[in-house]
Amino acid sequence: MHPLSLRDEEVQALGEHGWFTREGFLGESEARALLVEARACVEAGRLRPAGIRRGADLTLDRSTRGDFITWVEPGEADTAFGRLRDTYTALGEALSAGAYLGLGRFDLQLAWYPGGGERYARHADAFPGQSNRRVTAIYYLNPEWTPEHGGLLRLYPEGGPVDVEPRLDRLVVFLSERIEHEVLPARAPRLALTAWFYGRDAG
Ligand SMILES: O=C(O)CCC(=O)C(=O)O
Ligand SMILES: [Fe+2]
Repeated sequence: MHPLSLRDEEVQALGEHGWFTREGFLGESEARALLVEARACVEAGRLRPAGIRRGADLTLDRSTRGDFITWVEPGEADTAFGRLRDTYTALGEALSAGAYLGLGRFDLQLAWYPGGGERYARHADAFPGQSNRRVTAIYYLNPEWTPEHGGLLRLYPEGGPVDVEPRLDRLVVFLSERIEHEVLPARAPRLALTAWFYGRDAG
């Protein structure tokens, strides 16, 4: 696994604004290898409609959240998914060392929006005070993205909304408790691999 270091401006942006993006995170050929594996999962029917958690209940409300997901488990070392797990492990370590975030394990999810206008309404990935998700890292796999395809990630930091185009090989990292966000309607297939890092004390 190659070491991963955060740039000063990334650490600074995370502290000050709660988010940063990095272009060319893995490079084109690794991004395309991930895209092949992600598409194969979709075509094999591995993905399921995503639900929304309300208290203890998981409900399906497709107008609020229209993506399809699967969890990517450890143990696929010689695959692009396995290499991405290693890279996210290194990212968690770099965030802990550079930004004092004290991160432990993470969950990894593949999400697919078919492209018929599905969205994910504004939400936070974690709620302040609970020891749960601390950092969200999303890696996009959409090689021919254009503005007509929609599916922008809209972040709501203090100071007003920011849109992130879900382009191939782009990483976005934000603080799960602090940054609300939404996915605007996707008008073309949209793929992303998201890691949620838990605090070290989360078990
Ligand atoms: O794919 C994205 O850009 C964000 C998805 C999201 O907010 C989530 O799965 O919690
Ligand atoms: Fe989210």
